Amino acid sequence: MLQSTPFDQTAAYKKLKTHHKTISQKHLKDLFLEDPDRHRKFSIRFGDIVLDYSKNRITTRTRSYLIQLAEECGLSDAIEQMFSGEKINATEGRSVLHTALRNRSNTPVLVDGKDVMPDVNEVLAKMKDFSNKVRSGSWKGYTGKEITDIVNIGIGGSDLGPVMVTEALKSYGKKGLNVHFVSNVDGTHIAETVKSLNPETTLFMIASKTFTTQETMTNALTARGWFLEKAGEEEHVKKHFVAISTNRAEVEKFGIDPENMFGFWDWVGGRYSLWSAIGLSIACFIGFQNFEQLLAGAHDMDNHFKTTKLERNIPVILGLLGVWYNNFFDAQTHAILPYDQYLHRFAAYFQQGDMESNGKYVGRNGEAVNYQTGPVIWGEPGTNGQHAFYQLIHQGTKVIPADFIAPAVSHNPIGEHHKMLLSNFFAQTEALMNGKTYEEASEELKKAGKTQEEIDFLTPFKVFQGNKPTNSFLVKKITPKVLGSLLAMYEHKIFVQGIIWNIFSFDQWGVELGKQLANKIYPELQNDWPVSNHDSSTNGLINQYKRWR
Ligand SMILES: O=P(O)(O)OC[C@H]1O[C@@H](O)[C@@H](O)[C@@H](O)[C@@H]1O
Repeated sequence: MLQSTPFDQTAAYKKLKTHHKTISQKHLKDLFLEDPDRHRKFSIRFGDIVLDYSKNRITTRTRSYLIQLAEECGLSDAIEQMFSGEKINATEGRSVLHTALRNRSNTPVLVDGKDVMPDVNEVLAKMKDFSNKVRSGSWKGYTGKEITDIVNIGIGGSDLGPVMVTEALKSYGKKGLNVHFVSNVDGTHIAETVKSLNPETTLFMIASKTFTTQETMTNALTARGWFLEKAGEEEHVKKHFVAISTNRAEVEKFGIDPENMFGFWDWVGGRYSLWSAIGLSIACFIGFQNFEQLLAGAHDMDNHFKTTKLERNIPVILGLLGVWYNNFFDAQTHAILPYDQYLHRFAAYFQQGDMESNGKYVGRNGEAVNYQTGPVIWGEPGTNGQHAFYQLIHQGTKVIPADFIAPAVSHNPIGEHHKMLLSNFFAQTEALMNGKTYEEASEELKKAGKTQEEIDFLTPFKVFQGNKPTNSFLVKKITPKVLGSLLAMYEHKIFVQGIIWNIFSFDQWGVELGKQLANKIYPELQNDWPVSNHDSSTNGLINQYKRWR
């Protein structure tokens, strides 16, 4: 479990430190001139996905030191431990088995000596049956009408995955069946969502691993009230409310028929749960067969991660590149930039995936680490990002490693759109790598007819230093299977980094303090008396709120 040698005291770390001095002096452009074979050397094909990582500030030597680092940090054993159900989520005493949820081979996976696969398959069968009924119209609302709208009520891991996947696979969605997502405790979210809905044809999915999350329970109660206002009878609730949870007792307490409960288990982390019953809204929207394809794509990536040697292992390479920039180039962030409108929630999804997993300063030995851990993840789809924040990536002062993702084939091949989109995808990584020299910039100005004075003034602003690292993922098409593989790929990348940094990636204690304090403040907001028990800032803000409301 614990690393024998901390990450920053390994032999590989020391080598990388020295090596970094050489590499940081080199321009990516020169690395390409020195070795025209970089694309072949630094790309990996995985089914319908090609990863080209040649536009990174690395040589084959960097890669071999990074692989050595992974070996010294015990990565191969750690992978084995995760897949075999060891309780690697030590602070919660749990196994980490989202891989079992998509274990299409059905080989036994043991938790405390018990094979979890029969339970996994039982829930999948229930999801299949239910989604088929909803899609075929045989599941009827209380007035005998078909379901036209599904509202998933959940937050964090019980929301972000289904939102992202139903958006990403919208073109596979059933016509006439709409999915909506309510997460924020801000009443606006539920109010705006139900505004246009008819209770007779609306199905609520209350998705919460714990079934105690304040936001979700509050929204669920409001939804129930809205429904009963029209439906009247309590008994109608069972046709319009299902629960997805690990907590049967709380589900029953809420008044949802246990028949309508879809279970999962404590060994599924919230942010890794879209593969479980939490994916029910996905299965209903895109159909169970497509949901199975999503699982199959993830399973393929799991096998790749488990069995491929580190040097050709996509999540391992991605994880190590991230460590290279994070810990040697002092990069603070990592951008995810999909050139696909359907993937517009992809970066937001991995904000939780990555930042809740690796945003930790305490090492596995309980002591503060003295190096940087998880990066800030951010991003928006291209080309929108180009017209917003790429300025900073191209000419800012920060190192921003970025992942570019694009499909070769569009679901909407209209006119020249896709060729234009892809020309931007290819152009950006090329521009980020090569930049534009002073000479090139001034030559351009000259050609544009500028005077020498203008050229001298303007040229510095037109220079692009280049040397900006990127990964390119070119996929054939965003199908359920390809998406499943991409998601599992990033999940495992996060795992790799957690192992290197020697932190526990599968707990999330950092979300608790704010919740605790909100629970303390909530009763204080019940009356108009000024408060004085907090610091002056918090008191001041609460009291101003009380004056204004
Ligand atoms: O699914 P439930 O239990 O409602 O939790 C929803 C979310 O809550 C947050 O506080 C985090 O812990 C997330 O990891 C989790 O996904």
